[in-house]
Amino acid sequence: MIRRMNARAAGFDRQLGELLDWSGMADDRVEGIVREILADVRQRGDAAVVEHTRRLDRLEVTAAGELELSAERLDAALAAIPGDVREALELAAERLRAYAERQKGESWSYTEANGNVLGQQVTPLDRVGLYVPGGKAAYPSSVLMNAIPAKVAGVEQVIMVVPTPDGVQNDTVLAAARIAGVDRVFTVGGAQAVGALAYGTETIPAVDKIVGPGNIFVAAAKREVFGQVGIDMIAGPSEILIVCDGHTDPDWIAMDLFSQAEHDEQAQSILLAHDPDFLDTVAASIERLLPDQPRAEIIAKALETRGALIEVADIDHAIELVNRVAPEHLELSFEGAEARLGEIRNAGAIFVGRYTAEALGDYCAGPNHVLPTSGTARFSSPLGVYDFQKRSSIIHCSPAGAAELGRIADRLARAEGLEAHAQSARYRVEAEG
Ligand SMILES: NC(=O)c1ccc[n+]([C@@H]2O[C@H](COP(=O)([O-])OP(=O)(O)OC[C@H]3O[C@@H](n4cnc5c(N)ncnc54)[C@H](O)[C@@H]3O)[C@@H](O)[C@H]2O)c1
Ligand SMILES: N[C@H](CO)Cc1c[nH]c[nH+]1
Ligand SMILES: [Zn+2]
Repeated sequence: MIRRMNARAAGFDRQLGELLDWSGMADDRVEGIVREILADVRQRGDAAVVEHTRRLDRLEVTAAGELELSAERLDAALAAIPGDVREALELAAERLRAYAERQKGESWSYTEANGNVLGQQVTPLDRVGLYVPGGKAAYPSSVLMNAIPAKVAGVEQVIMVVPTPDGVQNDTVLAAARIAGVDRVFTVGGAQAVGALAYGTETIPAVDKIVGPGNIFVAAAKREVFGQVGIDMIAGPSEILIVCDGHTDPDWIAMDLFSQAEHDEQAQSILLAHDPDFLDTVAASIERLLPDQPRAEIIAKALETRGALIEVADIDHAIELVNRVAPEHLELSFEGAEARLGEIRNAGAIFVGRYTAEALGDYCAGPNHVLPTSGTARFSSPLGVYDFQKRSSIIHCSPAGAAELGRIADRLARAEGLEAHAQSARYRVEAEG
């Protein structure tokens, strides 16, 4: 049921284009719904948030204050989850923090001979909104992945929103929020949550940037409020692309393909290998292992609609395709993979060697699992501490340095016909004599 393709066959480029095409972006209907909710939240604040939450998540609240969870509630969640899960969350958080610490950008400056000081000052964002999906599944790991880099960057207030349909709260998500140091949590989701974070209401504070994945309503709302606030990215369905030399256990490869396919019917799992017999063996592993998977239906649908086992000429050919696809996750499951790393230009995260299962990166390796999807790894990067920091330029002129720059600026300003600029610069030149 997973399609077979040959990258040397006529028409492959067109087939590949069709395979990669993802047109799941919000349509006019979704955009209309989202715009109405956002406008309502902007105009009526808390009242609108409460109304939409009652309507869409069937939550029995009468005032926005009831949407906030107390610190005691987060502590109780942490105490309620099984000890081994708590330990795993804490270990993962520690590893994410250690990695994030290395990403931290620092301020810098240098002094010129004329005494001018030039530099860049790095500051954390003041307040960030973290969207945690809660409609169909809960992702405590995503809470850690989004909140930890924000805290490492020095963001003072991380405000988390999470829908709790029918009032059902997920203790593991709340425990992860507690471990990651989230400051405030509101049980609100969808476009109304994004609107509240973007515009602010009487109860929910406006933030500087909204991060975190969500469904089509959340993605459309984030796109709509961009400009009013920053956003991280618009994430599409999960993707994995594996390059294998035919010597990795085919069951391992099949399960790695499943690991992303189980996220979503729209997820994309692709294997590239030069040996057609190996592709047959992996296809057989897929057939055998799939029925026992709890999410078999989702996996089957994803593999059928967007999955592929592709025969390539050799590793060089595979690497050329990798750079065209620009996958979210790339597994290099072949001998000598490390030596080829420099040739990979486009990929969100690269998992090197047969033992490096992508799933390890989803939970605990250290790097972030929020990654560019749908080919956007050509121009964007994993979520990181840098997404929660901004830079200000520093220019501090000495009298002599101002005179030197003033002469250059005077000429350029007059060439642009901007006399006030020119005069402003000349004042400093004249003051120096
Ligand atoms: N890329 C990643 O790292 C990553 C991680 C976790 C989850 N995800 C993705 O996030 C998504 C989560 O989606 P979800 O639905 O489970 O949760 P969600 O929290 O994103 O969406 C639930 C909210 O959608 C709104 N909504 C639902 N139907 C609506 C309607 N008809 N009109 C207006 N609003 C409506 C409601 O307000 C509800 O609170 C999935 O697609 C999942 O694959 C991605
Ligand atoms: N693979 C997902 C991002 O593409 C992240 C995730 C969360 N939980 C498991 N996996
Ligand atoms: Zn995953």
